[in-house]
Amino acid sequence: MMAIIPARPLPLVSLQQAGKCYGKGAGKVQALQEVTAGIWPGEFIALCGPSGSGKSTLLNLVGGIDYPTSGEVWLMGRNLRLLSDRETARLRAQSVGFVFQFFNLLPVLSVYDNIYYPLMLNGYSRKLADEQVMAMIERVGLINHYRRPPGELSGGQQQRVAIARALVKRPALVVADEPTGNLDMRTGEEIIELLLEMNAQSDTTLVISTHSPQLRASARRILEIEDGKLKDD
Ligand SMILES: Nc1ncnc2c1ncn2[C@@H]1O[C@H](COP(=O)(O)OP(=O)(O)OP(=O)(O)O)[C@@H](O)[C@H]1O
Repeated sequence: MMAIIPARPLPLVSLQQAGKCYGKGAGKVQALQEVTAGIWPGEFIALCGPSGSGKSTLLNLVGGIDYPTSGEVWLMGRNLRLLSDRETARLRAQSVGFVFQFFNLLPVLSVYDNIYYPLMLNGYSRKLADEQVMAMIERVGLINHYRRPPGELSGGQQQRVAIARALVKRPALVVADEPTGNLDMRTGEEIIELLLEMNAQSDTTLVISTHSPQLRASARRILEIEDGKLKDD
C-alpha cells in the first residue's frame, strides 16, 4: 500500500540565494549575500543581528518593499521578478502588513482612519470596514482614543495603532522592523505581549527584527544574520 505523506504547506516567502547590493563602484555596499530561507504559515520569527548586519534590508525583501539585486524572492507563491511594480503593490496590499520602529502613522488622520486606511486601499467602504476597524481598535486597547490624531498618543499607544493598521486586513504576513526599538523597556514588553497574542489568535505569520532579548526569547524560530549572511536558523 502506498503511504500517504501529508503535504507541507507552501512557504509564504521563499528567498533563493537572494542578495542585495546598494550603490555602485567605490560606494558599493553588499548588504545581503545569497540568503536562502523559507517562511511558513503561522510562524513567529525573530531576526537578530548586530547593527548594520542587514536586518532591515532582509525584511524589505521579505515584505516585497524592495527587490533583490541577485537571486529570487517568492512572495505568496509569486516570483517578484516576474511581477510589475503595480502587481507587487497589489500583492503587498492584500497580503503583508508592516510595523516600523518609528510607527510611520499618518499624522493628519485620526487613529480610526489610520487603521481604516489599508482596508480603503483594498476597496472597502467605511461602512463595510467599520466593524473590522472597531474590533481591531478594541483588541489593541485603544477604544478611548480612536478619534484622536496619533501625535497626541504615547509611543506605546502609537505602536498599538501601527500594529492594528498592519493586522486589520488580516494579512498572511506581518513584517515588523524593530517594533520596540523606540519604546522604553516596559512599553516594549507590552508590545511584544500584544504581538505574541496576535500571532497565537490568528494565522498571521510574524517576522520581527529585534535587539530585544525578550522578543528573542519569545520567538519560536530565530534567524541570525551577520555581515549580510544568515548564520543560524
Ligand atoms: N539605502 C541604502 N543605501 C546604501 N546603503 C544602505 C542602504 N540601506 C542600508 N544600507 C547599508 O546596508 C547595510 C545593512 O543595513 P541594514 O539597515 O539592513 O542593517 P540593520 O541590521 O537593519 O541595521 P540596524 O540594526 O542598525 O537597523 C549597512 O551597511 C547599511 O549602511
